[in-house]
Amino acid sequence: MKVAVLGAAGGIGQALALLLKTQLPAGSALSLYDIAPVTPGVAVDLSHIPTDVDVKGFAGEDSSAALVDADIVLISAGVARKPGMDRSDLFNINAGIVKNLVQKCADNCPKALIGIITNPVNTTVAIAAEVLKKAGVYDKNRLFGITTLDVIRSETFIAAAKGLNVADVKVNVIGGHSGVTILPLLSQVEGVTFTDEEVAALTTRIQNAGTEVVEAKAGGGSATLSMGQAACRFGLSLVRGLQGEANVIECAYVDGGSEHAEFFAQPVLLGKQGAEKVFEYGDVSAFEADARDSMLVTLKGDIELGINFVK
Ligand SMILES: NC(=O)C1=CN([C@@H]2O[C@H](COP(=O)(O)OP(=O)(O)OC[C@H]3O[C@@H](n4cnc5c(N)ncnc54)[C@H](O)[C@@H]3O)[C@@H](O)[C@H]2O)C=CC1
Ligand SMILES: O=C([O-])CC(=O)C(=O)O
Repeated sequence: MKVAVLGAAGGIGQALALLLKTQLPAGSALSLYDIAPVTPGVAVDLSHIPTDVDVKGFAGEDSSAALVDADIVLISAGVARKPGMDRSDLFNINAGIVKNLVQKCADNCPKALIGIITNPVNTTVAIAAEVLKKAGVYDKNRLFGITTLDVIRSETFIAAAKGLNVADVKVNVIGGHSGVTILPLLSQVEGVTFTDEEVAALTTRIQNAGTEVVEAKAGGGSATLSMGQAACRFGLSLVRGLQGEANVIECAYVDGGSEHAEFFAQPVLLGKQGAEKVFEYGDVSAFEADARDSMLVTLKGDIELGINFVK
């Protein structure tokens, strides 16, 4: 199994690379690429950790060498938010970065599963799909926007609010990955009930959790460590699916035939072909139905922006 991380010298990339070095199955290869010249050094540093995962690092303008024979590519290359910015403010820089890197994936590892972390995810995934379509290698089952951070935040905040063991809390988060497009389905969480006030407060906290970190870091960037953990969880789920494990299910932002939008985050069964099945997200409360319906203008606009950027 070969996993490539693009943006590997960054805050997310280094945390993710460390977690993968220690958690990928024995015999795996970890391929680190970043435009920053430090990247081969990050690989040397990690290579001293005694696990049976081979690490190589690549720097410079061309990511090709890092991508050959990759089974999975996780992309966190790009710029992060500072206080006062929305994720959409990152579009001008990150759109071009994702477009170029996904073109390299099309050229060097067209069958790889691609997970996009770079913001604005609602738009960068649409960009990735258009690039792959133009290259004639698009397979909707192999492209994912990684929304796992919204899931782990929801699990954490719900457990804390209700005094639950966090390992027992399971929650679907649907929609997209910014502001109102992040919708945790609190009504489906088993063994617990919420008042209307709790639903409103928890939903808002989960939707603004990225901003909570951006403000706390005071100009020093956005979530990197929790995102490294989230991307590792999702990446390892992709690995488990590729290896044929049954019942590997994660929420992800996919082109899964949603009635709501061309890309929509919902539960996905992961397998040997990537997304084997996209599940219905089930019954929702009146509050959630209203939140879902009113996010769609924003979400569809974000997607349109990505499609037009490539066309
Ligand atoms: N999907 C999600 O839930 C989350 C997404 N993010 C996003 O992830 C991205 C990365 O965040 P951080 O790691 O904190 O940023 P960072 O600034 O620490 O790292 C970004 C890395 O990308 C590299 N890079 C820039 N242009 C590149 C190119 N053309 N090719 C290869 N590498 C390039 C930089 O050299 C840097 O090492 C941001 O867009 C951020 O908004 C952040 C948190 C959560
Ligand atoms: O908020 C940001 O800019 C980074 C991000 O996507 C998150 O933490 O959810």
